[in-house]
Amino acid sequence: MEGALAKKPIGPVRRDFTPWESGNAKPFIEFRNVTKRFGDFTAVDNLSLTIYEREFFALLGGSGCGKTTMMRMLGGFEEPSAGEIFLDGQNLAGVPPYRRPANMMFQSYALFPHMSVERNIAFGLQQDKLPKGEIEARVQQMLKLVKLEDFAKRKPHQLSGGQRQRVALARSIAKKPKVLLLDEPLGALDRKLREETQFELMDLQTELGMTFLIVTHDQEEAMTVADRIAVMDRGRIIQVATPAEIYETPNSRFVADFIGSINLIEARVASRNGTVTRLKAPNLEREIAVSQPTDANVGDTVWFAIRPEKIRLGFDAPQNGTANAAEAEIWDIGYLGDVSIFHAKAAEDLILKSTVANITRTVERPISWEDNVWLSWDEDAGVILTR
Ligand SMILES: Nc1ncnc2c1ncn2[C@@H]1O[C@H](COP(=O)(O)OP(=O)(O)OP(=O)(O)O)[C@@H](O)[C@H]1O
Repeated sequence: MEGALAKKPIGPVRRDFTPWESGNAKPFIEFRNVTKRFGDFTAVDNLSLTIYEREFFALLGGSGCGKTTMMRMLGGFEEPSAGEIFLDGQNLAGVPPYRRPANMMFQSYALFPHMSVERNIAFGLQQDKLPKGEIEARVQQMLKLVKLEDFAKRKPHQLSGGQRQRVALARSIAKKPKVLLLDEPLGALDRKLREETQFELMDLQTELGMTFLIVTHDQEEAMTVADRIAVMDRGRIIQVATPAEIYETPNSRFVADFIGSINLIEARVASRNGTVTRLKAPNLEREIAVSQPTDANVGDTVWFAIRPEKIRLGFDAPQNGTANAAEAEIWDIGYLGDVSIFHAKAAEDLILKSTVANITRTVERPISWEDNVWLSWDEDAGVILTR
């Protein structure tokens, strides 16, 4: 096992990691038409999903969308009402949690308060009756992995929240399960520690070569740690894709709106010619040109979605050649330090958000309230959504 823990160059390894694109990669975890009902309430609705070995996969969605239920079914704490779940080729139906090659780290950590850090980590290994020497070696290895060697003798109440979280993590990977299930694992940490720990989790996952499934309602967290994200809504998966695909090419208004900030403009298809689709928004003077073919027909209602950082803002009319531009009046400004968010009124009932990076400390003539400005964006800056 020592070999598997050797430090690998993380970046390049992950960049090449795209088994979902390969037609012949073997699925590792598979949900096949899984439904879960509680009484007459459907928490998970006929859902199918494939996760690959060594993948860091995130289930992302608002409260009550069914993500924890998905994870609990995989862990064996709930049985599906219909459908099947496979793990490493094995149908999990009827297999109790302790016999599944998956371990769950719970939101509350559930550490034993009266036991020291090292005994907490050793607990599951003792239950499995591993030889004493092996348990000791494994505990030392885990303490080192989560950087808690100096805290081995402490009790949980003598630790910070972040340290407790690392003990729980060490305990859940000590048995070297094939899959680690993480239910909002960083929920109790403050923002800064949370961000640091996200990177630690990623390093750990690469080092261990395990498959991680994380449940979170925090989109930034999912974007940071995951190879792929499933965005869920009311028991269904709306989109499964890499963080960049989810962000740049959301498949619906729901996903576009759920991840990050977005401008959504309702429009009709005015013309299409294979490579460029032109849209007419009722309250915008100029048509919007989008370098994206669409299934929608001329006259259909669609939505043009564009991220605020892709809309340029300036006093001068854009140079010839910029297809998309609109005059607007500054309505509101939010100064966040690193960026400023401008709300610009481009038409009656149409306020567009534009995020501008504050790359210098002082600006000769800052854009201010009620200023008349030009908004502009490239043809490939936004996407057309049909649902
Ligand atoms: N044991 C249960 N009995 C009845 N309803 C349940 C049970 N467990 C979950 N539910 C319901 O199923 C739905 C999905 O629950 P789930 O815990 O999967 O949501 P979630 O997406 O993880 O939300 P959160 O982020 O709030 O934890 C919720 O409406 C919840 O009330």
